[in-house]
Amino acid sequence: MSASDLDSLPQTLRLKSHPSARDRCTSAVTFSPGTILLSVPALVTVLLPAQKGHRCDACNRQPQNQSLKRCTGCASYWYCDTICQNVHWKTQHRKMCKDYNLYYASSRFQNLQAHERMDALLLSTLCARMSQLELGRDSSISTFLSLLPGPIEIDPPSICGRYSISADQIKSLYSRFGNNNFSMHSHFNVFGHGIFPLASRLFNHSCMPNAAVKYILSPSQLVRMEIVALRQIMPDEEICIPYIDPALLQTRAQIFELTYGFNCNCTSCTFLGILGRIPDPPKNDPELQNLTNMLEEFVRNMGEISVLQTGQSRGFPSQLLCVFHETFLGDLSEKFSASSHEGPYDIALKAGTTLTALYRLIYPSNYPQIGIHLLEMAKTAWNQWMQANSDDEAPKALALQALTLARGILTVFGSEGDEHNGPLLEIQTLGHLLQRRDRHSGTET
Ligand SMILES: C[S@@+](CC[C@H](N)C(=O)[O-])C[C@H]1O[C@@H](n2cnc3c(N)ncnc32)[C@H](O)[C@@H]1O
Repeated sequence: MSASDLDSLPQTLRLKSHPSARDRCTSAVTFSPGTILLSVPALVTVLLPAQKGHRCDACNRQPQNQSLKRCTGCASYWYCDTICQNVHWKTQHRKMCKDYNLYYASSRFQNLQAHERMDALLLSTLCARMSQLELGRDSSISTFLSLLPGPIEIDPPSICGRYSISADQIKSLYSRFGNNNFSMHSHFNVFGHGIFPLASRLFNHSCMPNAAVKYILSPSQLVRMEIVALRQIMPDEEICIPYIDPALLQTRAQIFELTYGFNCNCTSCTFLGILGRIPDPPKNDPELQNLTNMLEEFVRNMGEISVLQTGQSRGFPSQLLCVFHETFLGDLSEKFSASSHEGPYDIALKAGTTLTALYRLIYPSNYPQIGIHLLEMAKTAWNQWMQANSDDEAPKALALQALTLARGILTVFGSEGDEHNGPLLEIQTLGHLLQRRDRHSGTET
C-alpha cells in the first residue's frame, strides 16, 4: 500500500505487530482521559433512509432554522447550501446523479435487505469517489484496499453508476465492508454509515476498550471521526475501541467470529469464559430482589475497576452469574424506559439503579453509555421531585448525584454530533434548574 496514510500517523501513535490481528495501534506517550488520539475525515458517507432530507448529504448536519436544498439533477440529495453541494458534487455525486433514481427504483436495489441497501449505496459512493480521484493513487483508498478482508466472501450488490473499475476490484472493496465500516452517530443515535480507512487500519476491538469513537459534524466539511481516550493510557499500551456494544454479553462472541473472523480474548471475555454457562435469571420477585440487592452491593464494594476489566474471576459470587444473561439487562432497560418519562418514577429509579450497577460491571469507567444512562436517571429523579407532594428532598439529591456523575463521564467523551440538543447541553440545563429552582413556588430562588 501507499505508505502515506500511515506516514501521517500522529507521532504519539505507533503501529506494531499483533499475533493474530496483523497489527495493533499502541501509544507512544501517556494519554490522559478525554484526549483526542486521532481525528480523521470520512472517505465517503451515506445517510440512513430515515435521515434523507433531514440531514445534509455532504456534511451530514441537521441544520437549524434553515431548510435543505435539493439537488436539481436527481431531486434525491439534499444540501445546506451551494458550498456543501459543490463539495459533494466534486467528490462523489457527479458520477451517480444521472443514474440514481432509476437505480433506486430498480428491483435489483429494492429486493435488497435494509443493511444491504446501505452497503450498496456506500459501495456505489466509494466507486464514484474512486473514479473521481485517480484510481489507486489516493492514500485513503490505498489504505482501504490494504485492510483485512472479512471472514466470509459475499458477492457485492450491483451498484449505481458506471465506472472503469473491474468486477474483481469491486469485489475486493466489498470484502472489506463487513469488518471495517462504521455506523456514525450523533448523541448516540445512528444517522448513517461511513468509511474511515486509517481508523479501520489502526484500531482493534476490545470489550473493555480504553478508547471510544465519536463523530464531529461541521459546516461544509465531510464528517470527522475522533478517537477519544476513556482513561489514562500508558506508553506501549494497545489502543482498542468497541466494534459492537460490549453489553451483548452472550451474542458478541458469535458476531466476532462470523462478521470479524476472530475470537476475542480481552479481560471481559476471559472472565466470562472462566465462569462458563450463564444461567437464566430468576423469574419471581423475592429472588429477583435478592439478586439486585446483591449486585448493587457487589458493585458498591468493587471500586473503580470492574472485575471484567481485571479478568480476575476468583471470589466472584456464583449467584451473580445470571446478571450477565442478556435478558437481565434487557428487562431492566425496558422497565426503566417504560416509567422514566411518565412514571411511576420510583419503579423507574429502582430499575435504573440496578442498571447503573450492571453497567459499571460490564463497561469500562467513563464509557459514554453509563453517562447517558445517568443523565436519564437525573431527569427521572427531577420528574419525581417536581411531582412529589411531600417535602422529601431525596429525589433532588439523587438527581444532583446522578447529574454530577453523568457530567464527569460525558465531559471526558466531549462534544460530538449535532451542535444542538446534545447531552452536555441537557446536563447544563438540568444543573441550572436543580441549583436555582424552588419546587413549591416554581420560581427561581
Ligand atoms: C478494523 S480491522 C483492525 C485493524 C487490523 N488489526 C489491521 O491490521 O488492519 C478489523 C480486523 O482486525 C482483526 N481484529 C480486530 N480486533 C481483534 C481482536 N481483538 N483480536 C483478534 N483480531 C482482531 C480482525 O481480523 C478484524 O476483522
